[in-house]
Amino acid sequence: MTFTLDTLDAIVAARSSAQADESYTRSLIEGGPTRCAKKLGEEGVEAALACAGGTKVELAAEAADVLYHLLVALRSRGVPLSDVMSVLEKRTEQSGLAEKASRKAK
Ligand SMILES: N=c1c2ncn([C@@H]3O[C@H](COP(=O)(O)OP(=O)(O)OP(=O)(O)O)[C@@H](O)[C@H]3O)c2ncn1[C@@H]1O[C@H](COP(=O)(O)O)[C@@H](O)[C@H]1O
Repeated sequence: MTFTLDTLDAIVAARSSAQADESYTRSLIEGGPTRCAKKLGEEGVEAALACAGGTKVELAAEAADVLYHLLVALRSRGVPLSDVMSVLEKRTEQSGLAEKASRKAK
């Protein structure tokens, strides 16, 4: 079976209702959106540093941390992954450059 973001999101959903002392995911969710946001920010910075100067292996590992912590952060605020995918799908209707230009014109 292919491992996808949906697969990881299902794991995060299941672990969100585990015991906090048995699950890192649950301990983050119990800490609330602020705790989740702090971890997401830390991992984002670590991924950016790996992109700028780390090895490809380090970048892949840091990117994995970002995706996991992003899914936990979304869950902490009750935002489904499908909402994020809908936003991305809508954006395929035009190029990123065209979207940027339309905002500057406003
Ligand atoms: N994919 C992940 C995943 N990616 C990263 N991490 C954790 O995210 C943390 C980030 O790294 P840090 O160096 O910041 O860790 P840290 O300093 O120990 O973290 P803090 O004490 O600051 O929270 C590490 O503890 C990683 O283990 C993850 N933890 C869990 N998962 C998935 O979630 C599943 C359920 O995990 P539990 O909820 O723990 O059962 C696992 O089987 C995995 O599939």
